[in-house]
Amino acid sequence: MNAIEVRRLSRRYGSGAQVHTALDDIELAVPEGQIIGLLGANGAGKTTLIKILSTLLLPSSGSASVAGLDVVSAARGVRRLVSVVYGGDRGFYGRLTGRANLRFFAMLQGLSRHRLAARTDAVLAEVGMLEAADQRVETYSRGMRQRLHIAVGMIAEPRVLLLDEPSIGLDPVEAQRLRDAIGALRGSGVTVLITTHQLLDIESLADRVVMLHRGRIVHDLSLDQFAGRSGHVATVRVTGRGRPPTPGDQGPGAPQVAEVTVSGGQWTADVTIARWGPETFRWLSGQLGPDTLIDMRVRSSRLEDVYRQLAGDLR
Ligand SMILES: Nc1ncnc2c1ncn2[C@@H]1O[C@H](COP(=O)(O)OP(=O)(O)OP(=O)(O)O)[C@@H](O)[C@H]1O
Repeated sequence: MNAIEVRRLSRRYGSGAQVHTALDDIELAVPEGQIIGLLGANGAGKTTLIKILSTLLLPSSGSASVAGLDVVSAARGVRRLVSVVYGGDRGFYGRLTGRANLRFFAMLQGLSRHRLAARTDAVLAEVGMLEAADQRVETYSRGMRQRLHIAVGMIAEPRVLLLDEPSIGLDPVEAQRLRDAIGALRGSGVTVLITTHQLLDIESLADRVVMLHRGRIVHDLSLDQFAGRSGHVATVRVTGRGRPPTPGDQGPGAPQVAEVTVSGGQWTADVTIARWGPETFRWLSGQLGPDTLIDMRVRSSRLEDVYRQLAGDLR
């Protein structure tokens, strides 16, 4: 049985001439234990899907189920299986400790004292918050609060964890700690659906990438397939003086000048490399003008390139 199953699901807002289709006939099956990254521009329908899966919003048509339970006819059962964590800080009592907040929200979820006692330290440790658990939440950084939110989401051992932009507003160090905390859940078998605009979240966490565009699923790929979509293995950023290369210029072995910017008497060209070979190096140093080169830096193809490319194709 799939952890999440969505069949011909649509959701419309408004009525009459004002109707807006936020989700349009989507199909999705997520096996147990998978971490799925949901990508898409603002307004693509990601939050709407999360709200339907967590029973906060009714579908307009079609169906969705969690571990075989329908989100409409078995909403109470679904609520016991699903936890949602939103990004951005809200909802904790600053003067209480992290542990006390966790206990409070766990009891609201109906956890027994016995189960709470058994779970608290384990879940705090899982998100890297055990040491800070007895400090007041008002002393926490945003990232620590966010990890405490994950602990609240996990304490009742949900089958499905829905994360809506969990790393929003976090600095890179905090965002990495949060990713570590989410990555640590992999062993628990929980199925995770994560919406994010941070491709690093996807790169380090997701098994599979689903891309929404105007309420429709336009790509559904494994992480490897997604990464492979760029069609190149690296980008070389070349800086030089003199005559800049022309976008579209191509060399043997298919290095290609993708973007060129000129400023202050210097130019910078991003050259995509489909595959490395001796001819690539010769072309890079020869064609671009060896006397005028100032700098050359290689970076591996990253998911942002792929996302920009796929999103660009949709415009
Ligand atoms: N309550 C509502 N009433 C009317 N329209 C809504 C409502 N909620 C969402 N929408 C519209 O539905 C579309 C999808 O919104 P949704 O919040 O699901 O997108 P999203 O992909 O989560 O975007 P973001 O990345 O900005 O969070 C948007 O065009 C939005 O304006």
